[in-house]
Amino acid sequence: MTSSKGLEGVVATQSAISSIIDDTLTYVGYNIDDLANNASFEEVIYLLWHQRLPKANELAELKQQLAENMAVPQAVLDHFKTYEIKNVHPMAALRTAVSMLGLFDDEAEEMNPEANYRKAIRIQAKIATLVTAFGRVRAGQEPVEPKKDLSFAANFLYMLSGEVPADIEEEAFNKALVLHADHELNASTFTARVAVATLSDVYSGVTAAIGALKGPLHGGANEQVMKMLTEIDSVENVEKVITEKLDNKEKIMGFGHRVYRKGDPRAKHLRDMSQKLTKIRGEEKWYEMSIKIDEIVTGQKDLPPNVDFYSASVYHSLNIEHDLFTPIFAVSRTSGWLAHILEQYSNNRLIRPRAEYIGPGMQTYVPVEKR
Ligand SMILES: CC(=O)SCCNC(=O)CCNC(=O)[C@H](O)C(C)(C)COP(=O)(O)OP(=O)(O)OC[C@H]1O[C@@H](n2cnc3c(N)ncnc32)[C@H](O)[C@@H]1OP(=O)(O)O
Ligand SMILES: O=C([O-])CC(=O)C(=O)O
Repeated sequence: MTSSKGLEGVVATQSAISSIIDDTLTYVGYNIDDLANNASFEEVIYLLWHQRLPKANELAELKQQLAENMAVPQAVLDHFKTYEIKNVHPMAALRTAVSMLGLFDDEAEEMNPEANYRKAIRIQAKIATLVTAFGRVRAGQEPVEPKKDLSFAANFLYMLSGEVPADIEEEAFNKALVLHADHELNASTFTARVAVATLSDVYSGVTAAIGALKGPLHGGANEQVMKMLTEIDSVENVEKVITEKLDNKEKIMGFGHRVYRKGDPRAKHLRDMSQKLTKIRGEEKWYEMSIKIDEIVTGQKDLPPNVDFYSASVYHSLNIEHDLFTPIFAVSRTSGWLAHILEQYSNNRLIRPRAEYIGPGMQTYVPVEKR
């Protein structure tokens, strides 16, 4: 038996949800560029869950179902106030809160497709409320109730800040949600599929996936990008800092990808949004620094930016706190995780690969007093 480190190149399942072929990303056969330019996040949720775009009445129904399910049990909101340590990471809080939601769902253990679909709607709706409420509660503010007439993207920004966003802000955030929604068998989606392939419940799958997304080699990279930009602080400092990092063989967050070689097709949409939003804010430096870093890393290492790189300056320009960047990724990717969870259940087999053993050969047990 030989292993592939990090399972590189291993095809672990079949899926009809999204594909990456020759650096082109599609959701159910629709090019990501087409969706980023035209689709609402709600349409993408429907597309991922049903493998087709919704008709107008189906979209209206999904929007209504999401709006009706955004409220979160008070006990889950209250638990945000109980942490003893002050610097609880929002992804850790979210991981616990999603698990806790399952304790208030009468259907949590129901394993039929209809019940699982209903749970998918509840989780997708409530995860936006959880992230925004956590952001407010830790700042000593009350959560804001969603407005039923706003889109998912606008509602998120509204629930976070208490103000209905401008059209350009809603457009940028919707685009970010569309771009992050699914990505074939990335680490967190694989984690979700492994969890539910034991026939564990939907909440277990999403909770496990949040844990996997949290790390800086995956979704956690967007927060680290903003940390790097903040530390560099000016376009003049970029060359020195980045060259030093590369010379020291440090990883530059937001660059590189396991699957893409020529570049991540999602990055350009976020780059363009970063340019627009930083200009509107009068804070072009974040965009200009990002462009300069991109030139150096891509030029010197042939490592193009991934989806996490320009999303950092987009979210910063939307006045979002930096440690909420990864939870926002989770809000969007929940749609993909749920699509994969439903797909896994529909054609399930336990996921159980093998390990190539590299430890010592056969040994004889020695009693503790003789060791
Ligand atoms: C939504 C997402 O999850 S997108 C990815 C988000 N993560 C990041 O942006 C973190 C930074 N990037 C990385 O760590 C990697 O590129 C990953 C994790 C995305 C992909 O990792 P892998 O496919 O395992 O590549 P691996 O880490 O083995 O890197 C291969 C080589 O490229 C180098 N490399 C890869 N990414 C980077 C980077 N961001 N900066 C500098 N060098 C890099 C590695 O040091 C390694 O060099 P070596 O062969 O000389 O040792
Ligand atoms: O696919 C991956 O490995 C990581 C990624 O870009 C994503 O999850 O969006």
